Amino acid sequence: MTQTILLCAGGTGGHLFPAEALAHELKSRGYAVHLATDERGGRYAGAFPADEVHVVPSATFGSKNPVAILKAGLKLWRGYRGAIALMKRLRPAVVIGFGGYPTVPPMMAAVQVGLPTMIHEQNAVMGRANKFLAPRVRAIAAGIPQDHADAAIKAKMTVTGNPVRPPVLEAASIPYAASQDDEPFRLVVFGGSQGAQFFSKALPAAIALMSPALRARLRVTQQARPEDEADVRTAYAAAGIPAEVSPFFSDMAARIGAAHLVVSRSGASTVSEICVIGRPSVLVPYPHALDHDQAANAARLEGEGGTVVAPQRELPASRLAELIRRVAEEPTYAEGMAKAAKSVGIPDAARLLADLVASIAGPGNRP
Ligand SMILES: CC(=O)N[C@H]1[C@@H](OP(=O)(O)OP(=O)(O)OC[C@H]2O[C@@H](n3ccc(=O)[nH]c3=O)[C@H](O)[C@@H]2O)O[C@H](CO)[C@@H](O)[C@@H]1O
Repeated sequence: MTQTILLCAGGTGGHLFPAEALAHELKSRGYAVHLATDERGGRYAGAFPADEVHVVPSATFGSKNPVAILKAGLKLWRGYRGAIALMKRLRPAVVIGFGGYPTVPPMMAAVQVGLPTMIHEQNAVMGRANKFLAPRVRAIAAGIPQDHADAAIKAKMTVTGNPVRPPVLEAASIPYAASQDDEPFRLVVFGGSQGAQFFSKALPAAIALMSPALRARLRVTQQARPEDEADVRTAYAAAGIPAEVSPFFSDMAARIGAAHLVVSRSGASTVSEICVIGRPSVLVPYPHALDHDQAANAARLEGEGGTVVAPQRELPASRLAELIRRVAEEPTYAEGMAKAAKSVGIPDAARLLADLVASIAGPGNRP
């Protein structure tokens, strides 16, 4: 009988996309793959190769209002009860959580029913949901070494890297070639899966400070939040710079592959993709993240000389303009960054994670 693996991931692309990459690998090994996600997760699950998608209600205690807390508690309880029934019906060989509060009800249900469980943490600093689940699950996989984790947590941890989706591996096969002299310079700007408001003003302001010669070379892809999209498009049109602007690009891996420079946030998947593909970058960590210190995600890449990490509060337009100019006008510098990034990438993370899943599923239960 075909074994079923249940992947639990919700919320943002940062949790869903590594699960999607693992799903492709598991499917190719003959497993049935199901996805448990929340209502929001559906937004990013369009290309998810799941045999079935199960929506499990979840909530966080974000408000101090007693009515809101009661509502959140009831929703969590409903999600948990539904997930218990789902686990009993599906009897998955392994249940894997990818972090974020939507994974708590299904993962707790899997623990309660006594199923083999594991979590994957994408970030250098573990998020709250995974911290809560870590002592309860059988195994922990890490996208980035967790230097600050407790010894008990480290004892059951394997560093697999962050699985990247097939289009990322395709883009990784294209070698980096720096833009020379007066050739076009392709700049890709994005802010994680949800977009970052900061870049909507920062990029046009930086570009206004550049020399006419450099501006004439620029070809821009920029993700902008829906409320900023029109302004960003207008700014580029006024500057006479060819730019594609959208709230979300579904072909982002190919765009990173074609980029001479990436300017982005340093969410875990973003950093992993930049490394696997091997492109120069300027990373601006999200300053208000509750769970993740995004700067920590980029620390190893920065240490190898593969990126410049620029905290948002220390990034006036003049500095951003200079960081972009250097990559555009110094091809040897750009090529060194691309090479250093590639040296940090883990292209076979999906395979390593699937090996771990298979070892937990047990020898008697192979598909
Ligand atoms: C604000 C916040 O809490 N962010 C967290 C969230 O980030 P977030 O959801 O932004 O996730 P990541 O930066 O890890 O990944 C973004 C993903 O979206 C893709 N992409 C982006 C733009 C676009 O137009 N098209 C597209 O496909 C990228 O290629 C990448 O695969 O989860 C990450 C992984 O746990 C964490 O590291 C981040 O700290």
